[in-house]
This record gives sequence, C-alpha cells and structure tokens, in this order.
Amino acid sequence: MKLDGAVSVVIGGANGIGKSYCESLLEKKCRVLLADIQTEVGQQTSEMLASRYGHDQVTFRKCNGVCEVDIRETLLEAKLRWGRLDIVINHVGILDEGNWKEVMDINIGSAILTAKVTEEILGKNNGGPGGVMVLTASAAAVLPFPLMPIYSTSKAAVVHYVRSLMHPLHYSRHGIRMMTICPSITKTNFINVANDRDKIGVMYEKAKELLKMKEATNSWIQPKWVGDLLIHMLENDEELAGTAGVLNSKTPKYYYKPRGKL
Ligand SMILES: NC(=O)c1ccc[n+]([C@@H]2O[C@H](COP(=O)([O-])OP(=O)(O)OC[C@H]3O[C@@H](n4cnc5c(N)ncnc54)[C@H](O)[C@@H]3O)[C@@H](O)[C@H]2O)c1
Ligand SMILES: CCCCC/C=C\C=C\[C@H](O)C/C=C\C/C=C\CCCC(=O)O
Repeated sequence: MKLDGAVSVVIGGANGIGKSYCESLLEKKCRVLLADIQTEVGQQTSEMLASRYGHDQVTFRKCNGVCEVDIRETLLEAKLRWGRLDIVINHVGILDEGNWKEVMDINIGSAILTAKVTEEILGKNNGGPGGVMVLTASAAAVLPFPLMPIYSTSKAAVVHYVRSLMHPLHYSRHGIRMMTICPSITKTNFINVANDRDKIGVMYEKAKELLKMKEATNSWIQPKWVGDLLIHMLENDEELAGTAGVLNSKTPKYYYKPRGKL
C-alpha cells in the first residue's frame, strides 16, 4: 500500500515498539493517531513527534486497547479528523504467568475486539473501503519458548486468529489485509517484568539468565527494527497479508501464508 497520506491508528503507541511504529509511519508521511492508556506519556510522545513531523500529522487520544467502545471511538476519531482510515494497529499485551485468565483476556481479547471494530468500520461487507490491520504478537507465538507457556500460548492464539480471518472465506467478505508482527525479546520497558517473580513464575531464574546473556551479548531486538518491519509489511501488504512477520534477528522471516479455499 502507499503510505504517503494514509491515516493510521496505533493503540499502545506511547512507548517502546508502539512508539517506533508511530515514528516509522510518520517518516513515510503517514498520519498517526497515537492512542494509549497512559495519558501523560502519550501526550508527551505525541507532542515530541508533532514537533518533528508536523502538528497536522499526529495527535493523541486516550484509549484502552481492550475496551470495545474505546477502540471504536478511537478509530472513528481518526476517520473524522482526516477523512479516511487505512491502517489499524493494536500493540497491547501483558505477560503474567501467575494470572492466566487476565493474560488470555487481554492478549486475545484485544485482538478479537480490534478485528471486530476494524471490520465494522473498514470492512467491505459493511460498505467500507477495506484497509490493513496489524497486531503485535511475539516470536514466542511461533518459536519454542517454554519459559513463558501462558504468554506464548496467548500470542499463538493471536497469530492463529489473524491467520484464520485471512482465509479466503473471510477475506472475500471483509477485504481487510491482516497480519501479525512477532518480535523476539526487544529492548523496551516490557522486559522489566523479568524482575517480578510472581509474573514470571517457576522459570524466574532461567529468565534472569537469558536476559543476562542478552545484555552481555547485546543481542536484543531494537524497537527501530520492529518499526522497519512494520513498514516493510505495509508496503508489501498484498503479498504478506495473513503472515506472521517474525523478528528473531535483524532479518525477518514470514510464516503461515494462508492458501486455497475450504
Ligand atoms: N518487548 C518485548 O520483548 C516484546 C517482544 C514481543 C512482543 N512484545 C509485545 O509488545 C507489547 C508491549 O510493547 P513494548 O515491548 O513496546 O512495551 P512498552 O511497555 O514499552 O509499551 C507498551 C505500551 O502499551 C501501552 N498499553 C499497555 N496496556 C494498554 C492498554 N490496555 N491500552 C492501551 N495502551 C496500553 C503502554 O502504556 C505503553 O505505552 C506487548 O503486546 C508484548 O507482548 C514485546
Ligand atoms: C525470559 C525473559 C523474560 C522477560 C522477557 C519479557 C518479555 C518478552 C516477551 C517477548 O514477546 C518474548 C519473545 C520471544 C521469545 C521467543 C523466542 C526466544 C528465542 C530465544 C532468543 O531470542 O534468544
């Protein structure tokens, strides 16, 4: 798709990978509604980006990415402000091996609600123009990662959900090109959860060891690389729709291209 002049929503855009998504989109002259549950930091990030890329290019709105009403109002605000909506990104997720219900609720719930509302607003079956939806899953969704079985399973469900919705049976109805981005361990605030024994659970010591190794070898994924992958997937959306773009090193690999008809 052509990104110059396109309109996007990034839910969870105030920090880390989401912030990198916003910057990468703005670099390509895409307009961005940066949505986040944290008002103060969201506004700060949006203002910093506005001073760099233009005040008409980016704006902030408070949004809980697991709340259907918030997601709908956020998408509609972007459409109303700029007269169109092309790209919907939801980046929300948690890791808490001590609370499986909440992990499933948030990680899978945010994916299902985002797809539901995106289809409602952009779906060809609802009179919309189609568009693109991107969800952040995790490399743990497709690579073996026994350290965090509940988190990994929730993210695998996100990948499989998107893959299912991109089957021709569904795509022929809604016309929205959907994909997931699956980074490996990325240097953001999210990894601080490793210090919380309750949230990591029985693999706490092993997790600490892995992070120590990452630090010693500086083998983190950088948020900028994830932003670069987003742009690559958007610019090649016809070919990459339905795939999970996995970033376990600087070079991505793509999994699960849906084929055929049932
Ligand atoms: N950092 C990693 O190693 C890594 C790797 C793969 C996938 N992920 C996924 O990326 C996401 C975390 O992003 P990050 O690593 O950039 O962390 P981060 O903490 O730097 O940023 C997360 C952002 O999401 C916002 N947010 C959290 N809950 C929200 C909600 N309910 N509604 C709206 N906004 C909300 C936060 O306020 C924050 O701005 C999760 O989905 C996680 O599973 C992270
Ligand atoms: C064990 C570390 C716990 C803290 C890290 C916090 C969050 C990370 C979440 C990511 O979504 C996990 C992503 C990928 C893990 C999958 C494969 C890892 C492959 C091993 C490696 O990259 O070294």
